Amino acid sequence: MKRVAVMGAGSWGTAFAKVLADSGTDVVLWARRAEVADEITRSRVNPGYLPDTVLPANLAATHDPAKALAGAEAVVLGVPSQTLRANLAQWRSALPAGATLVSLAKGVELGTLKRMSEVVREVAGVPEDQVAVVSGPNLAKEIAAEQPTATVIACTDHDRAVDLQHACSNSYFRPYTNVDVVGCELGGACKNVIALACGMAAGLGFGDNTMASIITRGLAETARMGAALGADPLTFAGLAGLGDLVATCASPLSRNRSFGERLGRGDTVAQAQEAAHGQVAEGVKSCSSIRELAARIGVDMPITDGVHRVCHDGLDPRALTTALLGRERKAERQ
Ligand SMILES: NC(=O)c1ccc[n+]([C@@H]2O[C@H](COP(=O)([O-])OP(=O)(O)OC[C@H]3O[C@@H](n4cnc5c(N)ncnc54)[C@H](O)[C@@H]3O)[C@@H](O)[C@H]2O)c1
Ligand SMILES: O=P(O)(O)OC[C@H](O)CO
Repeated sequence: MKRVAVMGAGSWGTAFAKVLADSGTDVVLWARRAEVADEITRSRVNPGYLPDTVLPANLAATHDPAKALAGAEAVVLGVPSQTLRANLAQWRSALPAGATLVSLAKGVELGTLKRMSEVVREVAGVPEDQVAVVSGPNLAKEIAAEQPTATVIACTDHDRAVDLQHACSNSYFRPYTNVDVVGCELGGACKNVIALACGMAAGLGFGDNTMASIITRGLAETARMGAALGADPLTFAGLAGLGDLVATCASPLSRNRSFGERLGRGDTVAQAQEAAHGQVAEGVKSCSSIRELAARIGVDMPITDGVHRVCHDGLDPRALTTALLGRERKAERQ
């Protein structure tokens, strides 16, 4: 792969564009705001998202989607999950035929309850095997600082995943391939919700036992949903499952965990949103779509349900703790 377009110059879009460029792949990064593209072109820095990172010379920036997409062998979608459909619809006519469409977004669409790869297929009108997802323990700031990191590239077409793997492998970034798109996407979407719960627990002053309990039971409910939707159970023990869950639940860099921590300390959702300065904590919306999906397929997801009640029904995080611990007693693997 010689040329890739990255659509979205936020934290992860910019960091992933750098990963590609550092792997020897020429990249054109599309920024929604013209001034961001101009600033990257002028100073090689994206100051609003990654102020300490100098971007490589084989990474160009533009505000013009057609310029970014022309001749791209892969199109990487680095926009929030709830805007992906609208963004992609605007770019559809300029997508190069046959290009691999790659989702970086971690979420489940509100209303349709679709995974991101399903949204991409539907909007772009491409077959399943033309869509890939990247998911793993991938905090953008750490990767931009070239800290060693692994990830998963999932695609039902193994050869396509391998092509993309080659395009983004370098001395600090190691992607593995996987054909289980469903499992990788669910791992990425659900961990944001579980990280909100861990953040709430931290904000309430709870320690490592509580964190480990939430992480492990969070993984259990994620895997239950995966089993019902045909995912490979082993995916949840991998980078896109446990790996991402641990990184997100433990890191102060995670927007989801930080958001939850504010709620645990007593902030309202509006106050926590204001403190996020426009950056996405995807779990705040995805907790509702994942909860609805769980209800539709008859899967019990008590932590997700509780996070939804805190974020959208005004439940006090302290009352969530009482509700979770007061549930009917059961076997661990029930
Ligand atoms: N930041 C990370 O560390 C990280 C890592 C892995 C995955 N992700 C996932 O990648 C996706 C993007 O996250 P991010 O961190 O880059 O987000 P971000 O908020 O930093 O950037 C989002 C980008 O999308 C653009 N955009 C285009 N249309 C938009 C619209 N209508 N509304 C809002 N923004 C719009 C914004 O201008 C911005 O450049 C999310 O699904 C996130 O879960 C993020
Ligand atoms: O900052 P968050 O909470 O969106 O998490 C970022 C990444 O998804 C971690 O893999």
